[in-house]
Amino acid sequence: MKFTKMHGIGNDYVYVNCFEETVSNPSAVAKFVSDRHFGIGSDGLILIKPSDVADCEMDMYNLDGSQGAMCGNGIRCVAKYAYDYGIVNKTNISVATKSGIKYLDLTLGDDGKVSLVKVNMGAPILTSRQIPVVSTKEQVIDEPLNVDGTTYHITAVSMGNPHAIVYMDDLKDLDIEKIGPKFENHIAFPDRINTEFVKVIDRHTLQMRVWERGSGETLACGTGACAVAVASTLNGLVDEDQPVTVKLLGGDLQILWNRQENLVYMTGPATTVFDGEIDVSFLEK
Ligand SMILES: N[C@H](CCC[C@H](N)C(=O)O)C(=O)O
Repeated sequence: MKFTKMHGIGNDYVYVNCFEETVSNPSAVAKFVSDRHFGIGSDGLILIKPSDVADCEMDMYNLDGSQGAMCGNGIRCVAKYAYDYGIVNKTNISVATKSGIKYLDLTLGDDGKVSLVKVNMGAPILTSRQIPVVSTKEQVIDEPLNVDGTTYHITAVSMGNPHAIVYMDDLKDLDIEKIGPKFENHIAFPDRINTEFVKVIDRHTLQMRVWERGSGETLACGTGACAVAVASTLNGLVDEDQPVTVKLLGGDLQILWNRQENLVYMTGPATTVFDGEIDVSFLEK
């Protein structure tokens, strides 16, 4: 199987061009290629597929083989791959996902390849079916959640995939390896949850770490950064209708929630690391 290793500010995936390749058991392939010792090493697997409704389709799998509904860092890399490898020859493209069709604007670097991508991530979903939390423009009803004996106040926001946002005074001492799985597998989240731990730097800047459903701590989470910007607006912690810089371990993302449109825009880089080939025939169904 031919693949391309790419990342969005350190949130790295193995990408397969399914216009040319067939992957019969993506969940098993995701688990194998993601292993940083026995495989390639990544946060998961992303298949770039033909689509009848968009320029291509993104089919995303976490490191544990679970299928994700949307991936913000991943879709920027899908767009870069599609342009750089000739699947599209335009800089405004559409990508079908399990959370609907997304529209992207590509910026080219001096080498004529995609360097930066702006994604219309769609509208945030504020009524979580996992948690009876309804966030309205006037008020965010934080859900007190008992996790491992401690009560946390979370804000639930979905960007097509579920996120729980927790605000903290400092992230340095966060034992994310301990608390992350407790959130991920909490009884309140029947589909599990992505959890973002956020420190407010100022009214335009947030710092976050993330424990991703199905992948553990990643260096960045695009949908998570969007969910954090939305939650922080609703909680009155950042200025409304202003760009927010979300600082993640792997780099920064620019997020804008246009309240009139009720659309969230994410802008960030996409990077190709290397092309390769790996035998996965032993995993075929
Ligand atoms: N773990 C996520 C999918 C990947 C999201 C993240 N890598 C991003 O960039 O949005 C989930 O299961 O919902």
